[in-house]
Amino acid sequence: MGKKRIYELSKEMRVASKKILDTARSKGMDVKNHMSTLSDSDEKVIRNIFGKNTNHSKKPSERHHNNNSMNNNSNQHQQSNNHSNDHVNNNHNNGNHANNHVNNNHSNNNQKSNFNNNFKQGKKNKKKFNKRHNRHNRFAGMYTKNQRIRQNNKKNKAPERKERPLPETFVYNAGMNAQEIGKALHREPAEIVKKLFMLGIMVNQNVSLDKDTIELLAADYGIKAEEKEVVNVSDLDKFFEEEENNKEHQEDRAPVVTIMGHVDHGKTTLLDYLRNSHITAGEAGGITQAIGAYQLKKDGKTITFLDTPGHAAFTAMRARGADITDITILVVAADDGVMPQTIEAIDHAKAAKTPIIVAINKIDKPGANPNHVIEQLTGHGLVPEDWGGDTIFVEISAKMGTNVDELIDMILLESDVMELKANPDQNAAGSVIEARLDRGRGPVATLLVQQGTMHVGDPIVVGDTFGRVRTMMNEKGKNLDKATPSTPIEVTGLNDVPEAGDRFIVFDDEKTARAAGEERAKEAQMEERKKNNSVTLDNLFDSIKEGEKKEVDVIIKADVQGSVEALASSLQKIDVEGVKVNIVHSSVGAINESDVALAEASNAIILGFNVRATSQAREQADTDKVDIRLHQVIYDAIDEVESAMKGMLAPKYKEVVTGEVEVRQLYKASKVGTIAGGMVTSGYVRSDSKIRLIRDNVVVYNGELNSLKRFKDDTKEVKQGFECGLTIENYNDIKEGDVVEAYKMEQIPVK
Ligand SMILES: Nc1nc2c(ncn2[C@@H]2O[C@H](COP(=O)(O)OP(=O)(O)OP(=O)(O)O)[C@@H](O)[C@H]2O)c(=O)[nH]1
Repeated sequence: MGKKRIYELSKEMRVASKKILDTARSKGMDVKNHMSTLSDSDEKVIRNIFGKNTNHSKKPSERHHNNNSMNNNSNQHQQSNNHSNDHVNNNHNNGNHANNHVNNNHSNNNQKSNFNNNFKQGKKNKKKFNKRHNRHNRFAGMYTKNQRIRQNNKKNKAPERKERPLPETFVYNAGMNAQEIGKALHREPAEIVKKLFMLGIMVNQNVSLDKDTIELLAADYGIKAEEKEVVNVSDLDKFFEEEENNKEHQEDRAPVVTIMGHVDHGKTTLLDYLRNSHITAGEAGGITQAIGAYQLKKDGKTITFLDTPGHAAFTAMRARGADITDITILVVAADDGVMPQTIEAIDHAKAAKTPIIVAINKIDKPGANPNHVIEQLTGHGLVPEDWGGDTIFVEISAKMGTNVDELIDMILLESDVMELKANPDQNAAGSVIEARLDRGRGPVATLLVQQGTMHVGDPIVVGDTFGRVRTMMNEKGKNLDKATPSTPIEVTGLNDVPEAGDRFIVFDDEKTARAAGEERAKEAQMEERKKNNSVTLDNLFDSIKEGEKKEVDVIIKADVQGSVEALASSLQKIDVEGVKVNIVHSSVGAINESDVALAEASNAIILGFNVRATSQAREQADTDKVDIRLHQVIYDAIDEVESAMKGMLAPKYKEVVTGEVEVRQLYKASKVGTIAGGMVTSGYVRSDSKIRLIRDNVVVYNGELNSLKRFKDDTKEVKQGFECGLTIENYNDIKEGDVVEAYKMEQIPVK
């Protein structure tokens, strides 16, 4: 008899493990927990104490019968009789099935009731006592007669192998096969297969099993089954959302503020003033790093400013899923008023649904007219409280610092109202503000922690890259060992350079982070290949049909304000099956990168009226698959959108000449008409080519080929330098010296 573990003894003796454990300890035995083994002598001591010392030296099979006999001695006797009866029946009555059947039934009934009695009475005992024996008894109820006999024979012959106990809970993955399950349950795969067979499931060891089957199997073993949670580690958004939606331990966090506005209205001046005027004592003198973000403190409260990213960058980040800005400061120069980029900024902020605080700047200038700015902005939905609205306006001079403190107060006020909170007690999650490759330090990324606390050494996945945070510093170049929500930090330790707007998340272990990062890189590559799911006028109807779109988002750019308004109002009148046009942004001027970025972020179509797209915008639209439509007639533009909404947009084609054939000889055939023999002098001609017949530079016929041959055989294509024979569909009047120009119709890719 090998050494017994405490919990085995506990099961056998029906005494709590803890009791045994305590007793064992009190007797000075060297035991740690219920898994600890007892020496034979210790076991004896324990058995004596708990008064059951009879069983331990017997063989399992004997114990099994003995156990039964404790419940019912005569049953045990009866049972062995039945066993021998079975043998007899099995061995000598083979030729007489009916008889056998009767006999079987008889003894079976007998035996069944005995077994059932035993089973019921001894059930508790047995279950706790030893699963192996339990199994044999359970066979009695489950197996057919013959199977049972075989089983019993086997039992008699083969000495039992020592089996490790079943786990209390079987944690499984759907799709495991018998072999894997066997391993997990410490059982032979053959046993699993057999058990499944008994449950009516015929499989070999390598067949994947579904959840239900596995659970059934576990239930049959009498153990709990728990499906292992399969986590798609590469689904960063899911992790991010989980982390972000974690509402436990919410603590106040600093607002994240972006400054936007027209060129030269003073964004940089304001940022610089803020940065320089609010350096706290002790930090002064530190070299300020250009890390794309910084924090300032006032009255114990912190604000995080993102370096003004430009509207396109702001929206590009949003397009990548990073809504990191809480509040937008709209800077408008009091001497210049609302300008195109002011409106653009308003639209970008509105699309991002961030509250806007207006900073009317340069009030120190002689030509400053803040009231005029207010009036103009009112036309764009930004109405100050004095005028009945709810937008905060602050008149400042970024250059002089006038009212900048008041602006800060307003930001803090607004953020108080917003009740910005995050949970610092979790793995960090956030977004990339900017990233670059540093010659000495490798990939360097400025991250904004949005949830949790980041630590040096944390395994991290950032966009499609991963790594371990090697160094972490703030904008003052100070090394940090942890960073809480709303803190911008510069980190190193990534294996590659992520993109601005990418999300990051800290994982518990580096292995998972690596797996997630690598998986994401792979997915990103595949995504890049099939990236073609943005809304275009051509797929608009499909999206509407599939119920994806209830609004068609449009950006309008036109040469004059009058056209912008005319187009906008006409488009807004279109209503196709309850789907309406939503103007995301409209302004005068060429289509620029910012428009494309906004279109991408809002999944909008850009309509240009009498304007062009800048070459950068065209390139970006190509990459981002943004649909730009240019028109010279307003009616065409409206018609096109309406047709697209109705799903009537006919694809556009253009002709592409593929080659020319010079006709050198003619044959007349009564059945096929005129056969032209000639030479392909350029490009190629195909049997399905469309053709123009050209005589003395004049097109005499436009149609299709009827046949194309090389020597006597039909061919699909003949290339330059080869001779061919051809006939033209419905046309026989071909002359020597004619040129057959072959062309194809190519669908114009959407621009
Ligand atoms: N008088 C006066 N000049 C200002 C003020 N704010 C900014 N300026 C000046 O306006 C000019 C443009 O300011 P910037 O801060 O560079 O403007 P910006 O909006 O950052 O411009 P871009 O970076 O080109 O988009 C500079 O010459 C500033 O000195 C102000 O409050 N008063």
